[in-house]
Amino acid sequence: MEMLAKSEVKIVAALENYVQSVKEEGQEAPHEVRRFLAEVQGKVRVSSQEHYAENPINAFHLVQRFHYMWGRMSSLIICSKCPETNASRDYYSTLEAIVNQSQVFTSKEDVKGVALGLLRLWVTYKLDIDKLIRGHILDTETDSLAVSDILYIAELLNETNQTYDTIVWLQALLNAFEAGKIEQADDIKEVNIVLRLAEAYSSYGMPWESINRLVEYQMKDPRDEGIDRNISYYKSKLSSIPKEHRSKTLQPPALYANQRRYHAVCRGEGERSQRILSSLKCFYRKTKIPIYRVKEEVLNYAPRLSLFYDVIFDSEAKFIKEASYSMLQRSGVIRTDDRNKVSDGRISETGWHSDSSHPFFESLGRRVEIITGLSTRQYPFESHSENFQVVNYGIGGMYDPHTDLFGVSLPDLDRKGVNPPYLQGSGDRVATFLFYLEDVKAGGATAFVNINVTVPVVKGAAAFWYNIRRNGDADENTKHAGCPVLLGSKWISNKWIRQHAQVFRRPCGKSPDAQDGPL
Ligand SMILES: O=C(O)CCC(=O)C(=O)O
Ligand SMILES: [Fe+2]
Repeated sequence: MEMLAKSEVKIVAALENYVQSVKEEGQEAPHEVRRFLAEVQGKVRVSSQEHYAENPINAFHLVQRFHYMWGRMSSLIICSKCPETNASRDYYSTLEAIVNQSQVFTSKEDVKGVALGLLRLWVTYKLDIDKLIRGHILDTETDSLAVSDILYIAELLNETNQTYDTIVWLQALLNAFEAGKIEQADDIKEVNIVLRLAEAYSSYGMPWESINRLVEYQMKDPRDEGIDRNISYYKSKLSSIPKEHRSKTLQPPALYANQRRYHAVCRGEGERSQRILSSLKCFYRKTKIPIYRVKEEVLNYAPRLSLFYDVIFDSEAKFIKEASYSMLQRSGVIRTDDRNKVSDGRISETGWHSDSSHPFFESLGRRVEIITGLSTRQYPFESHSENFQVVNYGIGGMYDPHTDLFGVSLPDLDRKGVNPPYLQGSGDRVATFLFYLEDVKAGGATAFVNINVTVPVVKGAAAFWYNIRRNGDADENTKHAGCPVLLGSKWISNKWIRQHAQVFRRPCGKSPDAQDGPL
């Protein structure tokens, strides 16, 4: 069943309230608004604020639909200036206020954002383009992309000079179009696609392929006279290319090695030596409480990286999500020159909870202490850990490779006001404890890119690692990423543990390479 996006839910609810209040005053809202509400009636409303689109195509369509809806709303507002309307000015100014208050403006940038998300998923997970455009993603099926969606994506690629990818998308569209495997649109004919493809081949430096495509099309539809003109145009382009330079073939763009590796680790294809793999273990780890042991799977030894299973109940994960919905905001990344900046390298929403905000968070902080043997106590100054961070990633949401350390002197950070008072003097983020609150259907792993380790998203489990080596150096091998979510919605919560208070709990090692063993 079709669903309404969270922002749609907000605006529809606001409009319904308004129509109701107008009715109570014995008046009627304008026809356009009533028709609009009738259209969305009967669609499922999601009650939560969660990113809930099921898959990238669904996400794309939702954002587009909302963008369209916003367009209609704004035209209603503009109509307050239309003399022929019989609704009162008052009505429209209220409508304008509703729209402004609900902050539901969905811009062209948002549409572009979901298209880029779809492309990110295509590249990272090497999705089969023919299946993708027809709505087959892994073993799931959804609507196919509309012809206009694919042309939009191809244009986006073209604008950013990604000509190889433009050709791949247009060719896939043409194939699906010819095979009748995609719903055809009245206003887009096969010839439009062929002409765009010819243009893309020519900018790639292969005008002979432009000619081939046009000739193929001409054989099917010899009546189209414009095609001849286009063929002559590309022939003249071809004549300017010396014969010895006509052997070019389509080559996927070479990715930087680190990007290739990031993608491979996200797909779970990071390679590790047998020596390392055979040293890994699962066991019950002793904790500070003699009768409580925790299931630990060591995923890597240097740096020590573990996954602890069954460390948070489903009901607790639900509690965290519910406590966070209303505070979720687009995540930032800390920059020393600026406080907290939204970045294209981190696409998710975040909320924060101090341990003292609720007895549950207090007890969860204690749980992290019991399992890790480190202190997470929070004080007005020099706290041992940060507030719990809760993050929700929607489809395509991700966090590019980074280390959790600040990488600058902390007094600098304090001076710039990035470190809140309760953390000043606390030291850097010696360790990260990261709970997975939900399973993800596909994608979304935490990828340790330098050591080729893929930490799967396992509901109820938590990943744990030290960001600083036992000799005090930053450990670059803890560089990690939140891989793009392919299907589902990813929820995590993490506790960053600060360095200074752990001086006796995790003392310096005897050698710079001293490893972290079991407690
Ligand atoms: O989403 C993930 O798996 C990793 C999150 C992360 O690295 C962070 O929040 O610092
Ligand atoms: Fe991180």
